[in-house]
Amino acid sequence: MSSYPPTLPIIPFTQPVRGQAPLPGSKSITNRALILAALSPRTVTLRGALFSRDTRIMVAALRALGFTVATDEAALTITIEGRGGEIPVREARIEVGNAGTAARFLTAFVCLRPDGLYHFDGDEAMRRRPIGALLEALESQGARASARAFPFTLATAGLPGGPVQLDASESSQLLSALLMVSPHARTPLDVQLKGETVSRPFVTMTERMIAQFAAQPADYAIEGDATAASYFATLAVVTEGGLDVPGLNLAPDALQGDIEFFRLLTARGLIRTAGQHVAHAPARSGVIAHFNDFSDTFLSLAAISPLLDGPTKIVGIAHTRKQETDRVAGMARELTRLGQHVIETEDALEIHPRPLTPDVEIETYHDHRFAMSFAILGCHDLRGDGRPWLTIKDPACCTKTFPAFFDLLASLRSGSH
Ligand SMILES: O=C(O)C1=C[C@@H](OP(=O)(O)O)[C@@H](O)[C@H](O)C1
Ligand SMILES: C=C(OP(=O)(O)O)C(=O)O
Repeated sequence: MSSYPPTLPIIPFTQPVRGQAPLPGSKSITNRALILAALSPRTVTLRGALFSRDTRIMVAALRALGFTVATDEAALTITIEGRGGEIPVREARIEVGNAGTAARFLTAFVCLRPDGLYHFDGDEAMRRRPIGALLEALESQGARASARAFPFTLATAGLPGGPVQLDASESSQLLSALLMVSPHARTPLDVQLKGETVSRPFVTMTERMIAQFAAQPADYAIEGDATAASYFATLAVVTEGGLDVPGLNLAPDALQGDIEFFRLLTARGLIRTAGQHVAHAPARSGVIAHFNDFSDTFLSLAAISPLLDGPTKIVGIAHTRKQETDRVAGMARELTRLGQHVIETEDALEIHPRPLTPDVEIETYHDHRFAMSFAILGCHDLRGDGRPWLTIKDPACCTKTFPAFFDLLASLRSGSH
């Protein structure tokens, strides 16, 4: 969609979905690869990269820091001249928007410069997201931050390395940020964790990508985005169809922990997969599951829970209250407006299906995942006549990670009818 309307009524599918939904590149892998390529001693070309608001923010920040970055959106490539741990520009303004990866990874990254001065800011929502624990860890290494939240100015002093304490109980990205710069500190960092780290598979992704980049590749291929893929799994369930999802990597060695969503829905009998084909399966019972390891996908399930038989219970999601928005509260509010009975606790949501209330405008709270997950619910033909019954406010927020989402949904709909 080249220009997005302020609100978008979702036209239901009157036929089961079929066709192809090619995935955009993974946001998490693209933004890690950009940092790791910048740290590499050579030039690296990323292939199958994501072009979205979050990755453009990362590219713009690296350019502001003096890196040469060439993008080719048609070819989905980004070429970056690595500087082996050097940060070329001494003073820069870094705008992180609402990209958690850019915010955390860049904050640690600039600290490699022994004499830098970097002015960070982000969207209104970013000013409430956790960064203080990372700044504390970096200060223990000699950096000085003007505040414990965005906006702040960071005076950097290089990283001596050695023991550093970190609390990653609000976001694993704080830990990933330190791990990626660690090999470039004067001695490696020895991160001592305080509290329980959330979203652990993202830390494993970081460790595996650091190992991959240690081999100094000239080319690096980015997997399709597994979180984005979750919307096509739920679309198959909602429309009782099946589709090909090129770019989906369900192999056990996939880098993205969010493929666990596919294992969960398969185990509960809601979908079946064969290679990159995803189809609905006959079961319709509600799902009870712990989502801490793959919490970006909890919204995909919660949004379609009104169509399942029996309650859905999603546990382990307290940390998502500090993401793009308070996702637990926002989900509870929108599902309640749709007529559902929702029990919200600090760490969990329990949704008891009730008849859906039509003609609701879904509030998306500047959160791409609200827009995309509720759009899939709207694909359900509630009245049986193909007329829209659910409207998404601010559909443009999907550009954070998946600019083509609504176009792809429209082409799947026309291709299925
Ligand atoms: O490291 C990453 O790429 C991410 C880690 C997770 O965040 P938290 O660690 O903040 O939960 C996840 O929700 C986010 O979309 C991407
Ligand atoms: C939590 C998310 O993003 P971020 O990278 O900004 O943390 C997300 O994409 O769901």
